[in-house]
Amino acid sequence: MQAIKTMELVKQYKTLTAVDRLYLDIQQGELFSLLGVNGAGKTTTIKMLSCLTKPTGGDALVGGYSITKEPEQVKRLIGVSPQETAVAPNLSVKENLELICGIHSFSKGKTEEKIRELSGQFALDTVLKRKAGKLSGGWQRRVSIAMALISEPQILFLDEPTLGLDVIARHELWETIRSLKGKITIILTTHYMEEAEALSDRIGIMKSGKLLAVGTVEELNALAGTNDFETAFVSIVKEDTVV
Ligand SMILES: Nc1ncnc2c1ncn2[C@@H]1O[C@H](COP(=O)(O)OP(=O)(O)OP(=O)(O)O)[C@@H](O)[C@H]1O
Repeated sequence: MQAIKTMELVKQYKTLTAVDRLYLDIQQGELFSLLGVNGAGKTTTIKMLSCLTKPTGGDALVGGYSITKEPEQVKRLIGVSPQETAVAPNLSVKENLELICGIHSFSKGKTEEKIRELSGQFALDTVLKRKAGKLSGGWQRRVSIAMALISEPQILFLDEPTLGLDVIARHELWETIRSLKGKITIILTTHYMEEAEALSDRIGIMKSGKLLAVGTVEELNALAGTNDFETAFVSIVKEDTVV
């Protein structure tokens, strides 16, 4: 079953077309990466799919609901860990998690249960009492993903989850993301080729708002006639082959 289907999705900012007639199909349970250089339109795509910004053309179905006509239903199905840090810096990690549970009107018991569950899943026990703003970028991101999962979304959006993290923190976060694979649909944006290669079931390569190619690493390598994904990415982006 399809988790996401976009139909000629467009976002125009005055004269700039940030997303240009995007057609995308993402299956339920898939980890799909949108890969592209800066300014390719990845964040804008995610913002439209998560109803944070309205498309200027086309539409998309998220969990079967239209982002233009049924945004409230869409918002109930999704979780978002945005590029800019989502944690409240002056609150402790536990307070951040409690805040989101409160937004969803969880009872005291359910809040405690949820925090226990997520602490186990994301190994947050040691940082629960610490101020979120004082944690490293990797830990803050881990907390942000845990917060996005509180509502038990069917679809999770991760916008540049490892941006600015050192290599160790990046690999640790990859493990966290891998542990979610298959359980929910994940749409991730990145400009790190190795990240897309390490995590994704399929990858969509974007440039200047357009989707140039979509497929598994093997399919994209075959398309570019190489065994090396970095070479394939560079070749597809340079040739501008829209498929
Ligand atoms: N609110 C806005 N107003 C005007 N232009 C915008 C706005 N948001 C994004 N853009 C432009 O749209 C284009 C796509 O931006 P977007 O952030 O979606 O790219 P991206 O692929 O996510 O890049 P990055 O990897 O740098 O985050 C860029 O040229 C950007 O400058």
